[in-house]
Amino acid sequence: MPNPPTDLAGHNPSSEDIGSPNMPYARSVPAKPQSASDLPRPDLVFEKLLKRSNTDNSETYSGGLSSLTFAFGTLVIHSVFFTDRGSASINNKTSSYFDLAPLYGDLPSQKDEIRDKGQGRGLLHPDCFADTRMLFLPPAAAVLLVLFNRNHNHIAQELLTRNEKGVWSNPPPVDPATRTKQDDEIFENACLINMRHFVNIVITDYVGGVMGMASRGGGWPGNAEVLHVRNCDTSSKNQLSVLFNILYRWHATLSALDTNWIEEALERVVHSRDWDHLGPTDYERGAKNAKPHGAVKDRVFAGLERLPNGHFADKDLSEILHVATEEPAGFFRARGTPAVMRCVELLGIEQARQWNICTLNEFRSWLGLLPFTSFEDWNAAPEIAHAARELYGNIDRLELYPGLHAEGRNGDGFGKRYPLLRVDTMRNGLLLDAVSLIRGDPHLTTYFTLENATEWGFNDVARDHHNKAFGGHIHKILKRTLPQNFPDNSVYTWFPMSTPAAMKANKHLPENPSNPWEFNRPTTILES
Ligand code: HEM
Repeated sequence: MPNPPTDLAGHNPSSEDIGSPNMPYARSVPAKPQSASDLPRPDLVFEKLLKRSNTDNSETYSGGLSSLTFAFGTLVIHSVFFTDRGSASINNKTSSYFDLAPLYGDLPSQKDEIRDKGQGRGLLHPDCFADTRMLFLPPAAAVLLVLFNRNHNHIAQELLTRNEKGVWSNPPPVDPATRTKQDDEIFENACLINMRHFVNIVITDYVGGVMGMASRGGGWPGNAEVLHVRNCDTSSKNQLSVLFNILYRWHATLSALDTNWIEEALERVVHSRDWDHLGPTDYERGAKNAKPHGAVKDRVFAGLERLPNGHFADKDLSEILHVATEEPAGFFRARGTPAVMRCVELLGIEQARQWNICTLNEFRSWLGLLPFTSFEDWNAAPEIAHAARELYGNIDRLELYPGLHAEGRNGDGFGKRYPLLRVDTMRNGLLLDAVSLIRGDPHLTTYFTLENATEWGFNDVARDHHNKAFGGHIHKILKRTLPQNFPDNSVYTWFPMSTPAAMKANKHLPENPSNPWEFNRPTTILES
């Protein structure tokens, strides 16, 4: 069903392919043509506005968010962005839906590789995922995908065992055609339920955390009415825009540990640590050297080995997640992007120029925010405002890319109306986009029927607004897929997107006298 289903593609006859893979990105804000010669050199923009300074202490910025937050974030963005830079038109190789494409893939051939079709049970091969990009990110992201693989298989097994409609056979039919049909049906239904778990985490633990509500456990932002100021269609489909592709390049959020990881990974493929001089061509060279090998189901990452049954050891996966939970994330800020990301950032700045996207102030106007009237209005730090003025001269010329990623952290006029969310351009954009994507996704409405998701599936994804995590959802996946390593009284289980240190200091954490909170790293309950 994901990516989207064939029948979904016909849902709105006026826009048949909207949201499908291999479509051009949309453009939400028209831009006036700008000549690249009028713009500052990308390397200067990076150097003066974006590059993390040596004295920067990233952990002071994120308000207790853990690096696992942004490992999950990479699943979110890789679900909806896969720019084909080789294409003359602006192609997005993946769909515009939170459909777990990094797990399932977009193309039928990718799905064929990850599915264990022969069993007729709708299963995936154990502990693998389709998107090779995830192999080149810090390993917590790959581990989270492995957990969604396990969750898929758990769901598929439940669907077949319960067989609510009584149309499947267990053991599966011997006749090849009937067996294939059964396998496809269970697979599609399990995908739909798995996606819903993913989206539940997006709208609770993740967006809530990024919006600055981590100390209360996140939750769907209470002021979603801000979205009524802009078109936020609840009925049709999604088409991602170039602007949000630029907005989500959250490389300033990388933790110190993630930064070390990517430094070592890049050094292995480009044989240099001269980050200040590595550019897009070095990145291309490195990407060629980093091609993954072997069948999807056999691939490994982070030096892990597969057990004879094809799984990774639970304790190995858990350790990676526990470490990512302990590691403080960075956050959006000027001069916060690690130097090692220079080559990727230059690509991003150049990409934005090729797309001829709007300026920061044009984007703000489109969002319903007052345009900034000075560089100080945009970033109150004198050295940042001064550097931007030297590069751009006039605040109305400030490009969207550095405008978003080097913006200060004070709210503007819109922020005053909604002070609790400390809304700035980034958070307004994020909130608008996330809510639109979810409201406009038929997988979560039109297609999430009893027929497709089953009664068990409906109950399985139901959110518990009063649980220990203030309505968060990620604990459900952790406890289900790594039951020995995520105990019920651990903050690692219920609040993995906040560091244990932040949770210990959190005055809002409800007391639990019968089973007191444990803030230390969980030890394996039983050897897995
Ligand atoms: C160490 C961690 C990370 C590494 C090594 C990394 C690396 C990269 C690379 C190599 C690209 C492709 C550049 C290009 O082809 O033009 C990219 C693009 C991107 N990154 Fe990251 N990234 C990391 C973390 C993140 C995080 C945490 C986020 C946001 C949550 C993020 C958001 C994006 C987005 C939105 C794009 C554009 C994707 C596309 O257009 O297909 N990245 N990143």
